[in-house]
Amino acid sequence: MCMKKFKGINELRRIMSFMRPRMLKYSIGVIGNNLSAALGLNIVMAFIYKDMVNSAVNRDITLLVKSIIIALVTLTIASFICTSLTYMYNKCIRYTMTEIRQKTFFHMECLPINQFERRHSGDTLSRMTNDLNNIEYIYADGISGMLYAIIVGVSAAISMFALNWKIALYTIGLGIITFYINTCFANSFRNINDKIQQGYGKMTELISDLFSGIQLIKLFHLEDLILKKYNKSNDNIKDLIVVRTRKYAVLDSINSIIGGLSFIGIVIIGGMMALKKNTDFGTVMAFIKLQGNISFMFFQAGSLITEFQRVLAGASRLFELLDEPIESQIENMHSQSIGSNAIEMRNVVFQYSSEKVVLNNFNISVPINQKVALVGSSGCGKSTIIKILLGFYTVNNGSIEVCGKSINSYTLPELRNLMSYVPQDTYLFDGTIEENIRYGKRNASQQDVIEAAIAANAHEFILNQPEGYNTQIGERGARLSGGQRQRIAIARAFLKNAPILLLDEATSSLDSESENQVQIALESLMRGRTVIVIAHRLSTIENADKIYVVAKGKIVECGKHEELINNGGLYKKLHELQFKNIAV
Ligand SMILES: Nc1ncnc2c1ncn2[C@@H]1O[C@H](COP(=O)(O)OP(=O)(O)OP(=O)(O)O)[C@@H](O)[C@H]1O
Repeated sequence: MCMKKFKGINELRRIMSFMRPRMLKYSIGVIGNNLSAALGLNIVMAFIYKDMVNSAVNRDITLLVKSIIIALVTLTIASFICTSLTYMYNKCIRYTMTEIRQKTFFHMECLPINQFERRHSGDTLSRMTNDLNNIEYIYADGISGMLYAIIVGVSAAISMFALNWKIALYTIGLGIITFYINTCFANSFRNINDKIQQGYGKMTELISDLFSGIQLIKLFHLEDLILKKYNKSNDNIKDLIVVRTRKYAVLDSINSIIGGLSFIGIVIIGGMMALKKNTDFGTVMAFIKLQGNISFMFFQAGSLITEFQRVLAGASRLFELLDEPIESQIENMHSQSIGSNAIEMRNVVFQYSSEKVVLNNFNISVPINQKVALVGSSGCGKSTIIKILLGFYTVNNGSIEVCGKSINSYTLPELRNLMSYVPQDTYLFDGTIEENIRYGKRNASQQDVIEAAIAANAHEFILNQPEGYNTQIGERGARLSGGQRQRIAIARAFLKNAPILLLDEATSSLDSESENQVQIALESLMRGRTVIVIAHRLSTIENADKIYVVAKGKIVECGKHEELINNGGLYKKLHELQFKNIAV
């Protein structure tokens, strides 16, 4: 049987669960509105129709006036009720959709970093916009349309049985066939809609790549290649929609043929009855109207099920996001201190996925207020250490202490409050310079913001901007130079004033003037704090209290700059390599 494996029932249940807080109002609105529309504007009208035809046939003016008055009163009352109740349930829909958006956004904020790395931002964007917005269809047209069809159809069927049960059986029989055929198509529509929604997700990925990589596209003349990918994705959606349209066309023709058969049958049966004087002409007209309503119910219910499948395909993609587990931290029962260092990592083992161990029995100690540098070749695991300390990932084995306590004994906000992180590629939000600095401490006074900017060597360039601290910096701070963005990030860290500073040096991408400005700001930020710096230029860490050299996820050397040079190991090699590159 086609109905036995109706896909999407769980998604439908879940969509309705969002409406729970205002279910009563929504139900009254939808049911009341459809009852008055279906009964007032349809069924009563069928009977009035009958009286009007009979009054014309029998030249009965009193019956005509009576039916006109009833029609006017019914129409006025039903329209008034419908408008008020439509407003009522639409308000419920607005509030519920707003809540779903809030919930989704908040959930995304709470997801661990690796979930963001797993999926393309374009695809996520498509789920959070297209797929989410489509849910509104269920609340508005879907449920309401289905209810309207059922009320109109059932009340028409009852009225028809009251008038003539044989005609009623004939019409309902054909209606059931229509409904059955429509539901047979439902799962195949769902499968195709799943593919179309995935296709839209892929297309949004390509659009998002166009924005993020436009410079690269132009630089390497990738226009053709990217366009080809876009066209492929676009064509794929077109092909799927053509297939869906073809199926719709087949279904529509079947529906129309059955609708036609139903109508012709009524005309023949009703006409013969009228000729044999078994019924009056008005009743035959009422039959025709009621038959339309019954056919409408089965047709509408069937086509709504296929339309539901389009929306539910998107909803299931949204629910996939909402079902991803949020960032969590397992409370460590043995959080007793094992040292007085600001940071201590012991025998840490970590891997992103099952294939490759990134940190393998990794050990470092960072005493309070000391500056420790991590060096090593690309991909050896330096940034991973920072991500672990920030609580973005949990380790597979070993222990980590921060300020004398196990990392697991902190909540994530507590842990992150202890640290400022200045990454290589600073992210700035669209907004003003002041807003961007203030993210370091949201309740900071304007004076605090200015002082942080002065300390970060940024005050002067900020004052030279068209609107000073109120200057809009554009998406990702596009209207600022790399060095300026970096100094705003440093000002943010000053304002946060955390005792531990994690620094991923970004000096390599800056010119010497900018590098100098940023270096001055960083030196000042590092003063009086515990610092872990990932050094890309070894010249900047010659004065570090300790340098750890990382290779293959392990510490292979450690000491001060001179000691490591004298040891003649990996550090010396890296140093010579860099020196040679600069000399060239
Ligand atoms: N999100 C991730 N998922 C899976 N593997 C990752 C992820 N991030 C990094 N890696 C892998 O982990 C290893 C260490 O990467 P990491 O970014 O820590 O290196 P790094 O020393 O900071 O390199 P670089 O100096 O080039 O920035 C690399 O082999 C990298 O491919």
